[in-house]
Amino acid sequence: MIGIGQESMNKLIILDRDGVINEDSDAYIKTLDEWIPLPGSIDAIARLSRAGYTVVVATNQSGIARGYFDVATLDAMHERMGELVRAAGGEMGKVFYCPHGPDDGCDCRKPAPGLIDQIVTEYGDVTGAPLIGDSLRDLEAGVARGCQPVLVLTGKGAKTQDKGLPTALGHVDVYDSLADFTDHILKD
Ligand SMILES: O=P(O)(O)OC[C@@H](O)[C@H]1O[C@@H](OP(=O)(O)O)[C@@H](O)[C@@H](O)[C@@H]1O
Ligand SMILES: [Mg+2]
Ligand SMILES: [Zn+2]
Repeated sequence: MIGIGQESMNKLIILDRDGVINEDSDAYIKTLDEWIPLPGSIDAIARLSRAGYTVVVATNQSGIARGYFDVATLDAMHERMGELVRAAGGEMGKVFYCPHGPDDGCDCRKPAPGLIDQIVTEYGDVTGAPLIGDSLRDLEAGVARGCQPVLVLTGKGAKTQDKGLPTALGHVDVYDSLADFTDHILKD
């Protein structure tokens, strides 16, 4: 049982995007049509928000720096995500993204915690808030700021699990999917 919301008074949940909310691809998610929600993810976000959680996103989007797509396309994906969550009866918090490439030396590309710092500035304390990701770098960014790391096995998650998680992360709860995580959290 995760003590979600007990530590962070903000009842905040931080989601990685690709491989957690929507399908991921080694060729990047470059167009609106390639942005395909994973089964149950939109409904899970809507259920969490109806239960009083603020659900925000922290995502690396190096495809911008690499020239694979532009900010307008990325914004269209996030507009679509918000529309779908609203249609499912919920609300989506803000999407925080790193548009930089691996060699840009920014502070916001996960595993750097800069996106989490932006979330703190906008939403307040993130201590104990679950950070749900499919890659080690997602979990590392969250742990660096006191979040509760949660691995889902969608996207790159199964590969991440197979590689093994560093003990420095502490305890990491593992769920098959965001929908599975949500079932557990809202049932307990
Ligand atoms: O999982 P989030 O953070 O939401 O987004 C990941 C994407 O930005 C892309 O990140 C890339 O990593 P590099 O940025 O090339 O290291 C690759 O892993 C792609 O497969 C993936 O689609
Ligand atoms: Mg991901
Ligand atoms: Zn960045």
